[in-house]
Amino acid sequence: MYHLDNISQKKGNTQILNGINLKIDEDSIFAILGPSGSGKTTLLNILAGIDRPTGGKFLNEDGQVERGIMVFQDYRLFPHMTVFQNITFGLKVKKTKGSDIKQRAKDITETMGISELINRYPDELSGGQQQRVALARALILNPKLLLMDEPFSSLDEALRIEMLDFVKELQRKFQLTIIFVTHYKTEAYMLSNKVAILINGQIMQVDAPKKLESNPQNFSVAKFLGQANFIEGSLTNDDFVSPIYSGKVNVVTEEGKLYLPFSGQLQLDQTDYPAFKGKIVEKKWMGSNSERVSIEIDKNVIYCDLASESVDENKEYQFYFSKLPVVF
Ligand SMILES: Nc1ncnc2c1ncn2[C@@H]1O[C@H](COP(=O)(O)OP(=O)(O)OP(=O)(O)O)[C@@H](O)[C@H]1O
Repeated sequence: MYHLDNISQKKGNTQILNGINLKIDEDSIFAILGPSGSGKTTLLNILAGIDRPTGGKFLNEDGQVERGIMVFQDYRLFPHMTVFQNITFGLKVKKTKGSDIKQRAKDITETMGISELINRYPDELSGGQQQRVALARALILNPKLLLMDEPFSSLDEALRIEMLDFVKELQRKFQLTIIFVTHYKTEAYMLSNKVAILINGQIMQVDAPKKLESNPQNFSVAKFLGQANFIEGSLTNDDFVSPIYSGKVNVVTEEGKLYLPFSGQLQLDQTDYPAFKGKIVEKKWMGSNSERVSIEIDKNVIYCDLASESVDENKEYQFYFSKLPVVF
């Protein structure tokens, strides 16, 4: 088990990381998911020993300070070196015997499927090939802990999925611990059954993907995961009043209108949870079996996910919540 023990980072007046505590199982993939600017790279730089935190420690099971080997988002291959020279650079620095270097380079290039590229220079490689070389350069050092900073974000969707499968295979083959940082939730969900959400330099929630989707712990997690829904309403004596919910709650204001954020999903089939009648004003297909809909109800609008693709705009329906909606 690796321990991130209260890690903080401050640069100038900016508090970038705020007391990060995490426990990471060995021989597994742990995903850290967060929006751009949330502090993901700052955290990995600390875990790699590239940067020193202003507070806290990164420790291994024995309580010793730990550091991992980094695979960067922009590959960072040496442009004037061939693939072979790039991959073996770290071993040369360690003064490994020439015959060992050759054997290990042969093994790792075969594993990575890049044997035929060893005499090429980085600018003669595609992005996917460059990232394989960058991974080979890290793996040849036999790391126990690999840190991957959005390594596939510049690859196309199909290649990204192929590479994620490959990372899983490598993890099993080398029994690695991998900390994988990304802003794509599908990447995090594909790789790991434990995902930490990092927002504004703080860990907001650590859970299995399904739990994150069904029970985002607060509004910022729900919003980042695209799970935040809104009901339009008004304030009467400090109480938020809307056609389907009223009470003392935290509201958000946008363009002069008041909204109550909540998590939940609607469906057309009857449930035991709250129901209401409304007219679909607009729908947007989200690429799965649901639509993002705006529904007009008593002149107020509710924005929510609907688990159905068979609705028409400007028509009235009876909507049911799939589970009890959670207001934040
Ligand atoms: N040296 C620095 N001085 C001041 N602020 C910094 C410094 N380095 C980073 N930051 C700020 O810290 C925040 C986190 O940056 P970081 O690069 O860690 O985020 P990230 O989650 O990796 O983002 P991205 O996904 O866009 O790479 C940003 O707001 C950034 O502007």
